[in-house]
Amino acid sequence: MIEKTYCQDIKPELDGKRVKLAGWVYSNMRVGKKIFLWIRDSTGIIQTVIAKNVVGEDVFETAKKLGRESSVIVEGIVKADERAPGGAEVHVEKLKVIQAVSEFPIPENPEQASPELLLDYRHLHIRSPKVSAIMRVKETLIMAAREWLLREGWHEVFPPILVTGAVEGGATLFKLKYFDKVAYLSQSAQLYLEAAIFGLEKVWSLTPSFRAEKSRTRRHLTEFWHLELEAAWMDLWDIMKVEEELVSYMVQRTLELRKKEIEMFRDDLTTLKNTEPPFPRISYDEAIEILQSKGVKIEWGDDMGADEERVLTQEFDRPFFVYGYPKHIKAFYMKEDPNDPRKVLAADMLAPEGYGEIIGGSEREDNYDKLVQRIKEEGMDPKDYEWYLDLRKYGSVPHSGFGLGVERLVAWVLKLDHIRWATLFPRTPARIYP
Ligand SMILES: NC(=O)C[C@H]([NH3+])C(=O)NS(=O)(=O)OC[C@H]1O[C@@H](n2cnc3c(N)ncnc32)[C@H](O)[C@@H]1O
Ligand SMILES: [Mg+2]
Repeated sequence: MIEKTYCQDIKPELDGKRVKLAGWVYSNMRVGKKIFLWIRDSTGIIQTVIAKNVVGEDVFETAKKLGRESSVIVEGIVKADERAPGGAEVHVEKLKVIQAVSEFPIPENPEQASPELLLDYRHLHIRSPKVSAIMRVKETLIMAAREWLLREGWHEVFPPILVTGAVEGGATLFKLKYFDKVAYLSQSAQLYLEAAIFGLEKVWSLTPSFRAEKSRTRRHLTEFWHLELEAAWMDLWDIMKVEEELVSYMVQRTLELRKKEIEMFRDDLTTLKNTEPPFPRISYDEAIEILQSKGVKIEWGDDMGADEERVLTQEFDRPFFVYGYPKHIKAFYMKEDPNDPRKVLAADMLAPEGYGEIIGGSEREDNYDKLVQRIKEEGMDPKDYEWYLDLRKYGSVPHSGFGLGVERLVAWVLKLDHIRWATLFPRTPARIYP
């Protein structure tokens, strides 16, 4: 690799030092016999000054024509100058053009481009400082999760993505030909994590999950990153505590390490700073009452979609739980509430500011017969879940778990207007290219 200095390290203290920069042209402005060439690398942007009387006619003419995103290597002397970004600039003595670009397809201000154009050129747009900032926040949230999980004694496992059954309903399965059999892309690693708890007790995985969601909403992808935990001996209230401690750690740690990037997207950090346990907890019944009191047309037993959740989140200035959903709107594996057979021991975590559900979790049905009955009630064949049912035959234990949608969390933390901006190459019903 070439010996280079990164943009972030060009400081006034290096005044007079010879440095080499390697990066891409961010902007190119000529004033008389000088060119102000801003160069971008992965750490930031620095101003370089190319003077005709220093580099000569030919290099100056070449430099004049360099369009945005031309790849270059420059060598020169650092000059402290408070007018330059970062208080220093580089006066160029040598310019090597790796590849000159005349016309970069994305406008200098991407906000002027349509979302469709930015998505068509996603492979070029992801190099922009703003998209790079989103990816740094995302990686930091996951790094923080790993820190917490390691500290708290959770074991990472690596479940399959090629599976044979639905977890969250057959309507959103991606089916594929698996030699002479049928297989699906995993909707959730949950059932495999449930198998893993009999050895490791507290397990987690980070996998892509796939949903053939036809709904084109601001919070659905057809492929998303799914952080899932499962624990033996925990009930719903235990796992909700795990959720709020994990999410709080992730958010606070990311605020600590990526405040600059977060402030590129949101001015008000209040809800993030408020993200500390314990989170408020309301029942589904209370949620319905709140919505009805705000004029939302909803009855007990109805599911809450993005619109209803958006209204509900107006009541809170931090993430909060809704627990005790009606059984018929929830998944087959959820344990019935012993105090109310109409309900299940499930809880969603909703993010404030209109973002809604970021986590779905529940206590699992650990009784063999009841689980068989629930599978049948949902119109599925217990034979397809024989291995999963075995877990209720050989030392079954109370257990709970949840799944956090990583892009949903990123979208809330950065107040993105659509979940697609939270992933490197978004997959939606309308888009699978590039
Ligand atoms: N281990 C578990 O208990 C997880 C459980 N089997 C599960 O998949 N629950 S979930 O369907 O609510 O999805 C969990 C979360 O996964 C996210 N999710 C769920 N579906 C999507 C789509 N389509 N796009 C983006 N994000 C999605 C969202 O944050 C949900 O709260
Ligand atoms: Mg859910």
